[in-house]
Amino acid sequence: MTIRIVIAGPRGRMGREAVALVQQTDHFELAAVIDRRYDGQNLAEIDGFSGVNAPIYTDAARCFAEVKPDVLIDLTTPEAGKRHTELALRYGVRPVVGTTGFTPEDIERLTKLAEEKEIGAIIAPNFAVGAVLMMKFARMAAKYFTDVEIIELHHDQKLDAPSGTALKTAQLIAEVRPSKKQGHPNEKETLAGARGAEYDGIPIHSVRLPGFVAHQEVIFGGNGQTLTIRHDSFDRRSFMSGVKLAVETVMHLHTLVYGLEHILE
Ligand SMILES: NC(=O)C1=CN([C@@H]2O[C@H](COP(=O)(O)OP(=O)(O)OC[C@H]3O[C@@H](n4cnc5c(N)ncnc54)[C@H](O)[C@@H]3O)[C@@H](O)[C@H]2O)C=CC1
Ligand SMILES: O=C(O)C1=N[C@H](C(=O)O)C[C@H](O)C1
Repeated sequence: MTIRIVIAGPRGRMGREAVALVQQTDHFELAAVIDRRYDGQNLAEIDGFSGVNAPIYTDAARCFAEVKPDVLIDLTTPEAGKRHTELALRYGVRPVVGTTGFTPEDIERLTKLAEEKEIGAIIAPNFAVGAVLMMKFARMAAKYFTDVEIIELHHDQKLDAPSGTALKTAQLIAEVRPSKKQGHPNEKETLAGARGAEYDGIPIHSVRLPGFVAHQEVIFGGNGQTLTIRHDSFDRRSFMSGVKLAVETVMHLHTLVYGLEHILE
C-alpha cells in the first residue's frame, strides 16, 4: 500500500533529506508540502527540487482538508511543529514529528488528542538509531551510576536548547535514578549558568558551534571511574532510516508514541 505523505519544512536541512527519502521509497508518495512561502506553486519550481512534483501550501489546515494525506512529517520549528501536529490530528492525519522543543505538557495534550481521535502519532526527538541506543544504554547505566551529566553539541543554527535528545535522555535516566542534587552541597556558581541547565537534578550543557551536526555525551561518574556514552551524527542522512520506520509504524498505531525506542525492535 502506498503511504501518501505531506512534509512540513521541505526546504530545511532535515526537510530536504526527508523529501529525498520519500522520493527514493517505492511505497511512499509525496502528496504535498507545507512551507512558509510559495503558496500555490509546485516544489518542482523551487531551486534544488527540479522534478519533485508536489503542490505547496502555506496553510496547513487547507492542505490537510484538500490533500487528505495519510501521514505528516514535520521538520520545522517548535511553534509551527506544535500547531501542525495538533491540526494534523484534528484532520485525521498521522503526525511523525522530528521537530524538537515540545514540553512534557505539549506531549500530554497531544497524546490525549491522538487517543480521542484514535489515530497514531510519533514524536521522536532523535531518529538516528545510534542516538536511540545511546539513550537506552544511558538508562541502563543509570541503575548503577546515580551521578551523571549530559553534554550535547550542535550546529549554531539550532533554535532550541537543550536539544530534544538531551531532554529525552534525562527523562529516561530519571525513570530509573532516584532524584538527587549532584555536586558539592555548597557549590556556588560565580558565573551564572556555569553548571548548565538541570532536569531532575541532572545537569545538561549545550554547546553550539559551526562545524557540528548533532552529538551527545552522557558521562556517568562513580568511585574511581567514569563511563562515557557518546553518539555522533555527522550527516543528516543518519536520521532517515528512523523517519522511514516511523512513517511505516504510525499507520498501525492508535495512540501517540514519544521516542523511537518504543518502536525499535
Ligand atoms: N528528530 C530528529 O532526529 C531530528 C530533529 N531535528 C529537528 O528538526 C527541526 C528542523 O531542523 P532543521 O531542518 O535543522 O531546521 P531548518 O531551520 O534547516 O529547517 C526548518 C524549516 O522549517 C520551515 N518552517 C518554519 N516555520 C514553518 C511553517 N510555519 N510552515 C512550514 N515550514 C516552516 C523553515 O522555512 C525551514 O525551511 C528542528 O526542530 C530540529 O531540532 C533535526 C535533526 C534531527
Ligand atoms: O537541531 C538538530 O540538528 C537536531 N535536533 C534534534 C534534537 O534537538 O535532539 C535531534 C538531533 O540532535 C539534531
